[in-house]
Amino acid sequence: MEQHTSAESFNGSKHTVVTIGTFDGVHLGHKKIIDRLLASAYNNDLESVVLTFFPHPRMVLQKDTQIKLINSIAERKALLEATTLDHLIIHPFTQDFSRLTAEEFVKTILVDQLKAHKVIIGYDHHFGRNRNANIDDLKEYGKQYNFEVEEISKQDVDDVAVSSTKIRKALLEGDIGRANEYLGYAFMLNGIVTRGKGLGRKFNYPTANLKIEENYKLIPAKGVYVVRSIIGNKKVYGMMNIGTNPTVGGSDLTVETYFFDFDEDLYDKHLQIELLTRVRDEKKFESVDELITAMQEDEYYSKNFIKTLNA
Ligand SMILES: Cc1cc2nc3c(=O)[nH]c(=O)nc-3n(C[C@H](O)[C@H](O)[C@H](O)COP(=O)(O)O)c2cc1C
Ligand SMILES: Nc1ncnc2c1ncn2[C@@H]1O[C@H](COP(=O)(O)OP(=O)(O)O)[C@@H](O)[C@H]1O
Repeated sequence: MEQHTSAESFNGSKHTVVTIGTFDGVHLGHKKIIDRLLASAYNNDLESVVLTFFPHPRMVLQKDTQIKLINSIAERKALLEATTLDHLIIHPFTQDFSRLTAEEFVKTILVDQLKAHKVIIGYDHHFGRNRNANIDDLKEYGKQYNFEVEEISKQDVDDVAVSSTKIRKALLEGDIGRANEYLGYAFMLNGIVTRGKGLGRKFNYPTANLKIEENYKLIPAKGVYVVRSIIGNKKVYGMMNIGTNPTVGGSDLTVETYFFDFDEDLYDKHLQIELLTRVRDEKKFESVDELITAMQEDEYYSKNFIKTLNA
C-alpha cells in the first residue's frame, strides 16, 4: 500500500476506484466496504484508493475537543496498511478545504488528482461546502466528468455507522469482549511508558504507565483488563488498570500494566497494548494490603483466562 499525505501528492498513473470515509475503527463493517472496493478494482483494472481525512471534520469545524475516536491516526494507517489496498490518502481537513464547493471537490480532487473512474459511496453521503451536495449530485457530476457512482445501501451504511457507535459505547462501558467482536481484532492503546510514583514495585506489582499522546483517543471505562503486547519480539500478557488509583489517593486517570513473567526497564519505550477482556471495576480499598490481595486475585483470574486462549 502506498500512503499519501494529501490528494495533491497522489500521483498515480492508472485510473482509480475511490471510496471516501473516516473509517474510525477499521472494523468488520469497514472491511466489507474495502472488500467491495478491492473487488471493483480487480474487475475493472483500476487502482483502489481510500480517501480519508484528518483531523476529523468535527474537530476542525466545531472545534470539538470532546470527540473520541476508536483509533489514533497512526493506528488507522497501520490497520489499513494490513489490507491489500493500493493507496491510502490521508488528506488534511482544514477550514480552507471545507470551503471547496462540491464541484471544485469533484473536479480537482476526484477527477484531476485521483483520476477516478468509479466512486463507491454511501447513499446518504454529503460533500462540498456546507455538505450541500448529495449522491444524486455526485451521479450528475459522474455523467459530466465520466466516472461511475456505486451506492452503498442504507442497510450497509447503517451497519457501519451502528457498529462504530456500538464499539464506542461498548468501550465506554468496559465491554471489551463485545467491542473486539465488532472490531474483528483486539482494541489497542499506544503510548510511551512514563514514570509514576514508584509504588508498584513496593507492592511487587511494578506497572508500566502508558502515556497516550492523542487527546482524541477513546479510553475504555475504568477497571482492570487482561492485556497482551509484543515487547522486543516477545508476546507478553499482563493485567492493566485504567483509573485514578483511589486507594493510594490518586486523582489523575492512569493506564498502567503489570506484565507477567517479565522484568525489564520499559521507561520511555513505545508500547502497543491490546485489551482482551475485562476483569472488574476499579475500587477504593480500605488498605494497601486489600489492594494487593485484589491484585493477586486479578493475576489468578487473568492467568486462567490466558490459558483458555492458548488451549
Ligand atoms: C491489575 C491492577 C489492578 C488495580 N486495581 C486497583 C484498584 O482497584 N484500586 C486502586 O486504587 N488501584 C488499583 N490499581 C493501581 C495501583 O494502585 C497502582 O498500580 C499502584 O498505586 C502503583 O502506582 P505507580 O505506578 O504510580 O507506582 C491496580 C493496578 C493493577 C496493575
Ligand atoms: N513485569 C513488569 N511489568 C511492568 N513493568 C515492569 C515489569 N518489570 C519491570 N518493570 C519496569 O518497572 C516500571 C514500573 O515500576 P513502578 O514501581 O510501578 O514504577 P512507576 O511508578 O514509575 O511506574 C515499569 O515502567 C518498567 O520499566
